[in-house]
Amino acid sequence: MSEEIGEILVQADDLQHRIRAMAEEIARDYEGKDLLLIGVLKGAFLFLADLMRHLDVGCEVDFMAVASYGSSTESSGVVRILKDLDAPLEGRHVLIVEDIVDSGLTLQYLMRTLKGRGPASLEVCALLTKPSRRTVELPVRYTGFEIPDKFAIGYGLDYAERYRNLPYVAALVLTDD
Ligand SMILES: O=P(O)(O)OC[C@H]1O[C@H](OP(=O)(O)OP(=O)(O)O)[C@H](O)[C@@H]1O
Ligand code: HPA
Ligand SMILES: [Mg+2]
Repeated sequence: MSEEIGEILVQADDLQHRIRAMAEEIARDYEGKDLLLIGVLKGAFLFLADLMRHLDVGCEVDFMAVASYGSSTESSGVVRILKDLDAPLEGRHVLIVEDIVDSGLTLQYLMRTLKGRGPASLEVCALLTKPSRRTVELPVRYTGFEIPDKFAIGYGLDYAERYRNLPYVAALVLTDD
């Protein structure tokens, strides 16, 4: 099997433009609130960094690492926590920051787990959404771009841990040799 970078799904400029607009909307909504951003590693690290840079409102950040894809383009269906949060969520206004909502299984797991910890509010901000692949419907308050049913790489998203460093989002092309 050989792999290559296929068509660009979201250009680097468009990513930055949209992320700035998302940050402005979030800042308006959370004015005067105790906002805690939760970055979902590894995929969300670039998006979170760019989003936070433009967020003109007091906030804190924490991280969780979860994985369910491994070296496949399909979810294993089993979401594992690799790193948990450092601090409790009780009474905090929590915003989960994700790179992509695909099947929705990761987010379902995170929402269930974090809701149980008593946050004052719990919302989701996802850079990408792939609605055609959704198996569980969940409310995503802030969404960057809707993408087609293609495995996306770049800007934090990986295939077998590679391609996270691309400044744009592209489709992965796998070919049988
Ligand atoms: O909606 P889903 O089908 O659950 O897919 C979305 C999740 O899958 C990816 O994580 P992955 O398990 O690849 O871990 P990674 O972020 O470390 O790459 C991605 O970063 C999301 O967290
Ligand atoms: O399209 C995708 N690309 C990379 N990682 C992912 N995790 C869920 N969907 C994807
Ligand atoms: Mg991955």
